[in-house]
Amino acid sequence: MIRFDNVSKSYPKQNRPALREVSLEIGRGEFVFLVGSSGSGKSTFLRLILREERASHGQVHVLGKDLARLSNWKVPHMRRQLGTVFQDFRLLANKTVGENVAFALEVIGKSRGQIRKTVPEVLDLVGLGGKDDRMPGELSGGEQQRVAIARAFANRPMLLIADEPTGNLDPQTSVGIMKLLDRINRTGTTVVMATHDQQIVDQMRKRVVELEMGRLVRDQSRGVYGYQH
Ligand SMILES: Nc1ncnc2c1ncn2[C@@H]1O[C@H](COP(=O)(O)OP(=O)(O)OP(=O)(O)O)[C@@H](O)[C@H]1O
Repeated sequence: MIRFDNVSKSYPKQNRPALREVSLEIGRGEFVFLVGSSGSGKSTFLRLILREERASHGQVHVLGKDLARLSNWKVPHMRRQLGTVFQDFRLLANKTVGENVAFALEVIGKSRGQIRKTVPEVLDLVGLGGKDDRMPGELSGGEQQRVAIARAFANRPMLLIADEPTGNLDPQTSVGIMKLLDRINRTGTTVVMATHDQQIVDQMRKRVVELEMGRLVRDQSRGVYGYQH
């Protein structure tokens, strides 16, 4: 699903690389927490998977493709097979909940019929059945994140990338979001999630990959958060 072979990433004008010689493999259906202190390289790792950035050295394979060899025009097609969720939800504020989910399906060319069927299904799945016509601004943070997850999952992606999805939520709401991501993972979707949330990582006991100053320093199955920040 994902393979990093000796991957380094340096940004221009930075005196140390954001990632250094990182190698790891993430298989189909895994749930992986990416942890590490601020600036350790977690977002860079995720941006390389999404091909928002390219590796400076080494190879990144996602869904069987060597991303360095993937031509630019094929990147949108690759990204359609991934779902993304962020700390700040990134919903379209002037569209309803239903329209937010529908929009994600429109841009990938789904038919109106498919969209009409899928939107209520995924909103039900995330526990927001019947809220199609609400505006994002009328919802709580946890509900907005559920909409973002519905949107990311609408296309049943093989891989879901989440960058601190509970970063703006209180602990109880975060637990609900994690249950949802766990459920999505159980449908077969691989989940890779960067987080600072010790409680969640310790509770869920999934694979934990830790970065420190750009290096992979720990890769533990059924792991714990394990470092002080
Ligand atoms: N676009 C960029 N240009 C230059 N330097 C960058 C860029 N993005 C990240 N960096 C640098 O790369 C290093 C790793 O940053 P990254 O955002 O990947 O860390 P992080 O672990 O996600 O941090 P956080 O937990 O705060 O989100 C940092 O030193 C950061 O300053």
